[in-house]
Amino acid sequence: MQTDVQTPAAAMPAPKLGRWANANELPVIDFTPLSGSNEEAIERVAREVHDACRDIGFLSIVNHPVPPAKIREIFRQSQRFFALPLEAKMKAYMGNSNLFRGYLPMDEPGQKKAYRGKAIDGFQPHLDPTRMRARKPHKNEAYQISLELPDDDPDVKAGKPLHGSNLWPEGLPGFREAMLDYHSTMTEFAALLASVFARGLSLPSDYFAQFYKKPLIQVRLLHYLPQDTQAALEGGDSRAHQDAGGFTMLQQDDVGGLEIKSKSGEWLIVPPVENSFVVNIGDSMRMWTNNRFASTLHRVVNHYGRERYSVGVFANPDYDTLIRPLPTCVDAEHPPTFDKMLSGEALLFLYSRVWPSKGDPDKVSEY
Ligand SMILES: O=C(O)CCC(=O)C(=O)O
Ligand SMILES: [Fe+2]
Repeated sequence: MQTDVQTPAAAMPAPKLGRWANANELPVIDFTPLSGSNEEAIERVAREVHDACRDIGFLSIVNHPVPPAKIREIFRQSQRFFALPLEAKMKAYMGNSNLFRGYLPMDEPGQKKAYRGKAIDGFQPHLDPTRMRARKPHKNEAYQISLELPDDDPDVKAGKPLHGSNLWPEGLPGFREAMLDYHSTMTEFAALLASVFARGLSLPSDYFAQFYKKPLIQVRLLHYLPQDTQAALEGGDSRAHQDAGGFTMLQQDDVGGLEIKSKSGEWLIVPPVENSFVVNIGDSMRMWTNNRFASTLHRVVNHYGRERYSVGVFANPDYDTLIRPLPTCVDAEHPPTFDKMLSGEALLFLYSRVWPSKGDPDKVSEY
């Protein structure tokens, strides 16, 4: 999700409405074999996931290990949070800290930017000024947490960017516990998915564990008001983006509205399936796989006349993860497409350009 307003690019074609994806356009993958010991069946799942990540960058997962009760509970907590008066939500305003956590109101102008971090060419290509459109009113609000760390954590003490504690709202008993519980459940699910990616990429199944020891995984609650078709289309389209980190695990409610850009250039609406997770690849994982996996452009268009809630979990690796093309993704036909990129710095580069923070607006870090 982006909140920035940049110079509009000249003469962009008018956005087009999406159409519902057919069953064969968005793979639905059954994770049942992963709770058993049939190696062949597990390998088959890993292969299906690999092919979906390569061909589309999006897939749906059914029969995963996250209990439906936890999914119901996170939606319940999300509704409680967004129902608070604006003033109460603003107490946890993201711009009150420099950790990119907390509340983002609707139509956040996001003026206070402190450009930090560092990324390499090709990371987050939709941020390129020549491709940006003016941001239109988007009528969504968000609240996010990341890894909760105490003040005496060594990285927090050392002032390491993005490390610290979350901004919690007041007057919502049980909210903090439920958010942290979902964060930890999803951290486990992320580890399972990472092992499936590793297998599919012909790496040892625990390959990614070394990069997910203190991962900056985010849980983001999102709330979208319905808009009339034209406003919803323009607002959603102006925020089309590719996710930045490793991979995303999304719950959307039954309203619909998530749309992905197909290779043929059409916008496909991802059908909501109760309890399934929509999983998609972020730019860091695309680069890690030397561009084998796709980080697909997506947007949300809510013109369905109902409020929409979704919960995204962004599985970012440890800050210090040095992303280099994976050995199994490089060969004579696929030479390395880049040298290296530090995960935490790259995320900081993005966040500090699209989200508000308390930092000095002119500060540019030197790494
Ligand atoms: O709300 C959704 O379905 C998608 C949100 C999203 O793409 C994001 O926050 O990165
Ligand atoms: Fe996204």
